[in-house]
Amino acid sequence: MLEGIAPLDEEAMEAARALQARLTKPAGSLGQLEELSVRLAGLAGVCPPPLPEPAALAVFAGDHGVHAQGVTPWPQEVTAQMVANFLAGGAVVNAFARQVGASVTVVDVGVAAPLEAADRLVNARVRAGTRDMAVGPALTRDEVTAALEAGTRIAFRLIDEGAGILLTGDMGIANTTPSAALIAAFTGTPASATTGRGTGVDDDTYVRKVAVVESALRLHAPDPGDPVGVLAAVGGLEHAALAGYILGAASRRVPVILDGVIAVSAALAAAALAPDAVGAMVGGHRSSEPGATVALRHLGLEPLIDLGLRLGEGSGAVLALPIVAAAVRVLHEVATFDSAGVSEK
Ligand SMILES: Cc1cc2ncn([C@H]3O[C@H](COP(=O)(O)O)[C@@H](O)[C@H]3O)c2cc1C
Ligand SMILES: O=C(O)c1cccnc1
Repeated sequence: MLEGIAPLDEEAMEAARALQARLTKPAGSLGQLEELSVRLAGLAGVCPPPLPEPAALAVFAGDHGVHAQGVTPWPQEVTAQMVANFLAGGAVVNAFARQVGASVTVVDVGVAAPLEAADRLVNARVRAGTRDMAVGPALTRDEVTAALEAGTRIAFRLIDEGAGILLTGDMGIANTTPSAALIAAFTGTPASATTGRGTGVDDDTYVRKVAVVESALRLHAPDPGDPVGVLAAVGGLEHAALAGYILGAASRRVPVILDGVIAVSAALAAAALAPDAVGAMVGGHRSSEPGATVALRHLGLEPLIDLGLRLGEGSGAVLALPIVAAAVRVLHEVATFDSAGVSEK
């Protein structure tokens, strides 16, 4: 599964840096986009790298036993109801995806309620939701492996169908709680700094949520050197599948735009399994969930946009897509000082 996950190609990056320096603009004037274009050249092993199109987004859906601890005001059945909404094209991520021409595939990796079969719904259910991490491990190691493999399989399928870039999406009521636990476990940050208000919990629920994350970390003492063990103790099925999806993209050397706190917590697991996978990751946006910033910093990723979003579904990743495409298009289309006859300073 990890075949092909290797460092960025230095020669292609050097070529991209040299090309950036010859384009008709002051050096460095495209800020973060220049470094991004260099990284994408390194990932593709060629300068310029291919335009990142078409774009394919997968929404991984799963439920959470820790819902029983009262960490979110929303009933669990909203996960399945939102899956139906994604399939009908009525969710925010569908509107955003239409805006940029990205496809949306929905993957049931662990929804608790029954779902009706539908086009663009992939049934990869490992189990009907996780166990309650406040009481015991959320998953077995075998269940984590099955979800990782499901995520990788989806990435390979989308790439085989022609996708030039993948985007992460998630749906799972209560999933900001395991996200906070994963970020704390992988970065060694206290739960109070990685836990946020998710869908917008009130003060009492927030205090309880932090306590639930803290006590789960005490109970399991997850070892960040054992990423499968961390996912089993305090993760979710969509987190494991997202980690596998990211690794799948990295192994095919296709960029993957990360969405919010759920995606970046899964990205920490992917990076712990294969550190070079970070080369394929693009930080789409800075979620207002505090754990997202902790995770992005740990991964060394600077997010492209910061709009105060805290939705998930892949919404922030989709909004970042045109910026990623523009960064690459510059290398394809902008004239050089020589070719355009523009004087240098
Ligand atoms: C209607 C609705 C649509 C959503 N779309 C994404 N989420 C987001 O919110 C949930 C996580 O927040 P918490 O941990 O506080 O439950 C996830 O399902 C996430 O994808 C939604 C949540 C709701 C309610
Ligand atoms: O950062 C996210 O993606 C997020 C934040 C709150 C709720 N759901 C998702």
